[in-house]
Amino acid sequence: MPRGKLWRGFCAIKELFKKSATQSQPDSVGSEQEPSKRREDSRPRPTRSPKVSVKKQPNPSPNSPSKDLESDPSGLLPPSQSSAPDRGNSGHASNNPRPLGNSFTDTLQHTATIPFSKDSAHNPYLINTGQGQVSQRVDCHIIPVYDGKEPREPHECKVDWVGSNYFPSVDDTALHLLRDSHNVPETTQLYRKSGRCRLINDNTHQVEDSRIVENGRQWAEEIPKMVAAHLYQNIYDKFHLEMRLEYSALSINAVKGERYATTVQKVVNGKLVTNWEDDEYIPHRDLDQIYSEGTIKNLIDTDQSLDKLSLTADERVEFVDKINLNASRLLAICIHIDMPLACLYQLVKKDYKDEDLPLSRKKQHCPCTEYEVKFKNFMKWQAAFVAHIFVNDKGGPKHKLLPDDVILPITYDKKRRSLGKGAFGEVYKIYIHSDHHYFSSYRDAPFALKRFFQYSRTQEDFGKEEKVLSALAEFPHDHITPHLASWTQKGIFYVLFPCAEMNLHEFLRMYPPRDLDTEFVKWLLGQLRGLADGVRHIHNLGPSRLAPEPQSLSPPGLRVQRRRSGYHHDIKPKNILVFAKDKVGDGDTKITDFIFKISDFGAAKINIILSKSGEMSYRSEALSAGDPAYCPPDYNLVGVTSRPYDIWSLGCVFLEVLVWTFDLRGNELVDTFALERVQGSGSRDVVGHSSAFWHRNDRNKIVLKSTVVKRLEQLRTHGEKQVIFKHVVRNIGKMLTIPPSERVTAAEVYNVLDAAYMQAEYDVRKQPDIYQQDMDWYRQVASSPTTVHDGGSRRPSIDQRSFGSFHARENEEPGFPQSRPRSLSSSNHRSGKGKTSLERGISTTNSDLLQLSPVDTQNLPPRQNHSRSPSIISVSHHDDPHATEQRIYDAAHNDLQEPFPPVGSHSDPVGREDFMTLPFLSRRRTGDSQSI
Ligand SMILES: Nc1ncnc2c1ncn2[C@@H]1O[C@H](COP(=O)(O)OP(=O)(O)OP(=O)(O)O)[C@@H](O)[C@H]1O
Repeated sequence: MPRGKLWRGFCAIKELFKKSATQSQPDSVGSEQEPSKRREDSRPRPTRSPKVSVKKQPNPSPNSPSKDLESDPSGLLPPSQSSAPDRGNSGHASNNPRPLGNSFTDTLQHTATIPFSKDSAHNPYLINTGQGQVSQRVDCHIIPVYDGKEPREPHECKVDWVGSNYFPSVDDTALHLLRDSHNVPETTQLYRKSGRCRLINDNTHQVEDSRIVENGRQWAEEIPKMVAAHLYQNIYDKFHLEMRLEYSALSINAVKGERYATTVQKVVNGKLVTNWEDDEYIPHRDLDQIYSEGTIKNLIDTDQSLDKLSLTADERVEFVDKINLNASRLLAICIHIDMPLACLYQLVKKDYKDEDLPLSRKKQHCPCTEYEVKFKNFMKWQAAFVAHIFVNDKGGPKHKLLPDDVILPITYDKKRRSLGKGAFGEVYKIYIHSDHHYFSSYRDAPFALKRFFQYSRTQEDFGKEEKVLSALAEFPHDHITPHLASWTQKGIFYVLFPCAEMNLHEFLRMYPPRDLDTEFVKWLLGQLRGLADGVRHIHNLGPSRLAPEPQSLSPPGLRVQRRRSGYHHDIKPKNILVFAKDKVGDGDTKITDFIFKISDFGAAKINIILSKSGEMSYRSEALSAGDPAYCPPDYNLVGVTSRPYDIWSLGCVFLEVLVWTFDLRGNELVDTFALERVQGSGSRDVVGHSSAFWHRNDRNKIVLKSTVVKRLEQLRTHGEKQVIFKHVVRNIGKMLTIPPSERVTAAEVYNVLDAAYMQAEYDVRKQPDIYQQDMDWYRQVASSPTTVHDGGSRRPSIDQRSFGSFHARENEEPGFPQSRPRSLSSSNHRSGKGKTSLERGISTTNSDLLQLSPVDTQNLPPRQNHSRSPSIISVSHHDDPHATEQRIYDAAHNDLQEPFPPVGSHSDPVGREDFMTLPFLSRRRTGDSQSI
């Protein structure tokens, strides 16, 4: 869902919310519990002010030192009660209904009568949208965590999701629950280490959203967004929020006869953590907690060296204030190394602050000669107090050059340190201390860290990958692995990613395929569609050929045009990572909980090609070093390679996924398909291409290997009774077109899969087990735009061509694993009457046969010239942010030949709305096949 739309929708609610009449403030958290729950919960209720009003927030527990977090200097907290937006005055729907439209508020109006929560009928806390009501009180489960221990059952209550800041109440409740369940004495200070809010759909039991919510400001910002997003998408589904708050304990108890500074030192030592390089550091939240205002004052008051300075009372107060404000880290280091605070006083006087840490070793910083020896210790320990904090840079991660002595709060995963090695580096499973990153609401989640090898070309290799990742970070995509950070330290390059469960290569070997039930079919098509969209996204990065960059960007005097083309060039199962969706509970992850994401942009390029005007081609200059098995014959055919390269590789991946889906692998332990490709290589094969999907046959022609054609045929047989799969298989055939210029584009692949997905949604709605049964009915409701354009003059798809040619010439290899149709009653047998387009394609006309022939390297067909129909394309310009998102209409000004249609648009003049309404049935009646 577009974020803008969502936000506009949410703003609409707020706007309406403001207009409604006022109503009383809700009681404290849990006040609206159902009676049964109230009875069950016999634990003592947390002591809190009886009315939690927005104006006067309840005081968090006296021991909760989170005042700083609660304060809202940004002013983002909702206004106080007096200025709070008006609420619905009556809690009843308005008698003044407006006609339904498309807006978010209309959607809400539409659902006004739907019980939003069990008690909404009697709920006075309803947001009056003008036409209907939505409850502002939602169910919330509070899970307080202490020492890594969670309660067996969450505490259930109700919270206000819009208009008032409930965070202090939630925090207060969690703290009281903790003290009760863990018997934490009142003298022990509990403080919040992290907070996470998940929105869980009660109907689907899926986690819809998960965000960091650990203070009032984040509550006010994030909770309304989460709830509004849910309402916008699933207004009929009940949901609840789950607040997980993690706490730690701290007590600085003065010991008789011990210096206060020594007591504080001991507390700090107890919190020290060791990182991956055996360096010790103190997590920054612990440090903040220890060095509270009280501790700072006590330390200064009890330091004897300051007495010698004969400070006035005002000077002392000023010193304490400065330390509180911006020098608590400097104080902490001094206390840790037993440095007299008189030295710190001089440092602060010279305007040293925490932000200057770590102090450079090149400069002499010590302000007093008598402390120079001790100051060496200061320099040694300073890094432990300012371990690196990973933050989310605005506009995507920015590469950082970290000084050698900066401590990274990283630890290796004990079980599986290395996730694998690539050509450029090794990938490790690591953890970042939860106080030191904001990358995920799961603070303890693992990450994958790629450490580049050190050799002469490292900088170049890293720079290339980093550049592509940065370009992608500006435009994130659900099916592309994002990078979270990158840095260089001690001459080594690092890139940080979220950690996947495995890669697709491992997944296909580890998981047996499932029956083609509703959930699985939709998941499978969703993943294939997502990957196609990911490739389309990469290909879209950079101005299209139709959009020459402004002339001013070219070097003056040079008739040069700069263009970009994005490509990946190393798509293969090992470079598609499999991530697990966030789930409720600890059960096993189901296949359908996995998400496929493209990764490894080592060979990719958001390429700027400089060429003489008019000399542009759709290709880059040289062959990338992709995996030979998934490499197309392009370079051998035309000596160059570009975006069609990715389509071929993706076609190979899709074929492997479908071979797995229909269990055509033969033997699960050995990759039979890969083995057959090696065995089926022609004598003229280029070394290293033996497991590729193509080869040069005895007549020196580049063709698909017969095992590939055989698999496509087997899949086609399966697809006969499960029509959407027929389309998917045909699509793969088109992706494996030998001449690159005739290969389908990523947009076209996406369209076919999108239509297949829509069709599947329709099919399973009509008959949930449709793909496990022989189909006794079929009505096609969705098809990609290209089908429409086919009309009567469509040319045969590549599967027809390759099947035709291979049937005629290369059907000689025996020993393919027997296909096992799923739940199909020997569907492979068909009479001539029920022939498919594929079969008809085999005995086709002469002109078709011309295209059916495998490609003759010496006699390549001319490149296809696509029509230049009007199209809207988006241009991304990463060197010049001002030019980003420039929209260019029409190709009218473009004098260049367009070898393939602009990505994301169709050369087909028929729009998407039209194709949905076209009479497919009548075409079926005429017996016309529906090749895509
Ligand atoms: N984010 C990640 N989570 C989990 N595993 C990963 C992640 N990124 C990479 N890996 C694994 O680490 C291994 C090495 O990855 P890398 O991208 O460096 O090289 P590669 O793709 O195997 O080889 P090459 O870069 O030479 O093509 C791969 O097996 C990959 O599955």
